[in-house]
Amino acid sequence: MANPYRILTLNKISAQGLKRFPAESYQVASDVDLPDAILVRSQVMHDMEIPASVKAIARAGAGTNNVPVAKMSARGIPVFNAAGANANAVKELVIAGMLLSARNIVPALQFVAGLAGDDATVHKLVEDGKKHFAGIELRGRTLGVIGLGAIGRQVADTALALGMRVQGYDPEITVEGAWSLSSQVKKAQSIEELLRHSDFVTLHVPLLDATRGLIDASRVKAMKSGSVLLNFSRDAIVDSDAVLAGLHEKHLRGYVCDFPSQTLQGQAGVVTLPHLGASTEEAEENCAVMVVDQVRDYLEHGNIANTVNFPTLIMPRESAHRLAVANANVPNMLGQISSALAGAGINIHTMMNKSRGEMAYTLVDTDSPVPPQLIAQIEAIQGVLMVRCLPLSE
Ligand SMILES: NC(=O)c1ccc[n+]([C@@H]2O[C@H](COP(=O)([O-])OP(=O)(O)OC[C@H]3O[C@@H](n4cnc5c(N)ncnc54)[C@H](O)[C@@H]3O)[C@@H](O)[C@H]2O)c1
Ligand SMILES: O=C(O)CC[C@@H](O)C(=O)O
Repeated sequence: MANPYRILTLNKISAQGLKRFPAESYQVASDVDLPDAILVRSQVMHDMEIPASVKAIARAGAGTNNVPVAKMSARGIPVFNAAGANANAVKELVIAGMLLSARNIVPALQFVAGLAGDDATVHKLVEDGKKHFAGIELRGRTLGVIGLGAIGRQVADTALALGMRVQGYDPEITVEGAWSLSSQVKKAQSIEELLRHSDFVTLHVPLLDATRGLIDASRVKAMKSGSVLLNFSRDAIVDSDAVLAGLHEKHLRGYVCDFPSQTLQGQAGVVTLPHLGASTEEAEENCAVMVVDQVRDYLEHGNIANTVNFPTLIMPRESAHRLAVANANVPNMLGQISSALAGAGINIHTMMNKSRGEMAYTLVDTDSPVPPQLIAQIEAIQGVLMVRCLPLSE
């Protein structure tokens, strides 16, 4: 291909995913100039100069708080993610986190690592010392799940299978999410109600303005005495100082999280893991495969699935000539686009338009090629953010 698509990778992306970019039509590297798309995991992109050539950004994971989503929306650039592709990996680590805290496994391992002497001495030290690490069981305890998306629902299901009671809170649960949620999950009316009744509380919400500091000092106080908080979402969702105060006052039993910090380092009752939630072979591969397929379908055909800022829009190809237009969701945009096409004598074969919040997206298949001057004319319509011409390659 004369002009291969150029893909910039900002983190290590699973080779199983990257190999789905055909070598003859894609150039993929961590140092390509003028990329058409950027694939990223956790690298923070907020201060990065994102070249004008970029048409898509894809997060090979769930959270997109490291991507300047609002700025990309203003440029008509979709931000894809790998919805649900790492949920099982996170769920398994959350269950491990509950067990680590319930059974005092981390201090118990530290105790064993410090044992010295012959076997008889060690045996005596073990039998004398083990009372300090006696724990609790999960069965019969109540787990509160805040955020019932891909991860929260899986955690809820597994906790039920372990014999726990489960209550959940998610005022924005999707219809699909509600359908797939076990009827045994009790609906909490508020976060405070959930905190009051839960022995374990696990957070599975995205980091947004509305969720920053979601667990603050007053909510730590609202938690049941002796309970454990688990945070595998993002560090800024929890006020670490408030949690430490709760631990020092013995109001909380433990805090298990995936985000180490100076504040949490070495504190009793705290277990921190090095952002390991999605770090399994399976999850890394699932995420990479999902976003590579999504980016290819978008670059080649303009189809959009799983973004955080665009509507989902998939239109089967019915013509070799396709136009993709991202525009502000305001009146008369479709009218102006179709008038421009009609004015140039171009017949519309099929057309689909969808909106999501302030963003609208249109795919138009035409019966003849759209000349460059007409694309420039559509680009000049006020409110149009991005226009792409997507001829079907031979
Ligand atoms: N530790 C890790 O490695 C790791 C891995 C994957 C995801 N994550 C984090 O977990 C988050 C959730 O992932 P997911 O795949 O379940 O996402 P998801 O989009 O499927 O689910 C998020 C859920 O949170 C709900 N929500 C939003 N605001 C809320 C609020 N104020 N109160 C209650 N619920 C609210 C949404 O309605 C949605 O159902 C990600 O955004 C990411 O930050 C971390
Ligand atoms: O890429 C990772 O390892 C972390 C991904 C995780 O934080 C996510 O939001 O999916």
